[in-house]
Amino acid sequence: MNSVLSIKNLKKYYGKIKAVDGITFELYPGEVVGLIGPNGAGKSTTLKTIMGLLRKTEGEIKVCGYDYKDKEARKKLSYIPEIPDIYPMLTVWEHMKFIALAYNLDNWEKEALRYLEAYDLLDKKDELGANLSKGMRQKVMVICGLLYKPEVMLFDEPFVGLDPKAIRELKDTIRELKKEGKSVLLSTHMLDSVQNLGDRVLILKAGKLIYEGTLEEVMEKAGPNGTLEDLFLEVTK
Ligand SMILES: Nc1ncnc2c1ncn2[C@@H]1O[C@H](COP(=O)(O)OP(=O)(O)OP(=O)(O)O)[C@@H](O)[C@H]1O
Repeated sequence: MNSVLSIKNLKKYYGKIKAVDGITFELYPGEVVGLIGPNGAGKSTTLKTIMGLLRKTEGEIKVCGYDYKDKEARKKLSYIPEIPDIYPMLTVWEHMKFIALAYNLDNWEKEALRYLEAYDLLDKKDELGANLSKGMRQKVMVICGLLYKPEVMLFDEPFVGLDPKAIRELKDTIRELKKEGKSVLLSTHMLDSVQNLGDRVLILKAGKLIYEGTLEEVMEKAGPNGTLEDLFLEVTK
């Protein structure tokens, strides 16, 4: 099976700081992969570099076989940042319209309404971005990221700041994406969510990939009654 995301020897240095220091991994269709690691391990930098928001120092990034800077690659990727960054002077609905225009979407309205309802945002449809709470902004970003049906979704700490119902909704959304054969790279400190949703785990520390394994391998390594948290603490100590 061809990978939808292929990262080879990726490096991102900020001056002397080796935030990402030569990591290699692939993501396959229908996979949910947890990208975990201690604070400062390089998770956000990895995601931002894949998105082209930061210039890589070295390495190769391919999305569905295209170089990550190619227009085709951009259509197949979406990224939900840790800090939601939406347009203050556009309404929630205008954000969706903007995405529909940018990605040439037809008949997107019904789906947008379905997501707004699922994420309890229907009553904020005509509210300006500036007037939304942090969690609401995050939900708008999630919906915008879903609307154009990318092959790979990159989530940076998606559960922080969401209310319990929205967390449940987002977990269901990730499961739906997986069923549709889409792939998710999930960077989070919430290890139980990776244990519940993930197929595979990548553990980063100081810019290096120090562990890679399927959830089954993780559970085997963690031993009886062991958890991903146990393995994480063991390999990162
Ligand atoms: N803009 C920047 N300039 C210089 N150094 C940076 C910058 N952004 C991040 N770093 C450094 O790069 C390293 C990786 O940071 P990054 O934010 O990618 O880690 P992270 O794994 O996402 O951490 P956290 O779990 O705390 O969010 C850290 O040493 C951090 O101090």
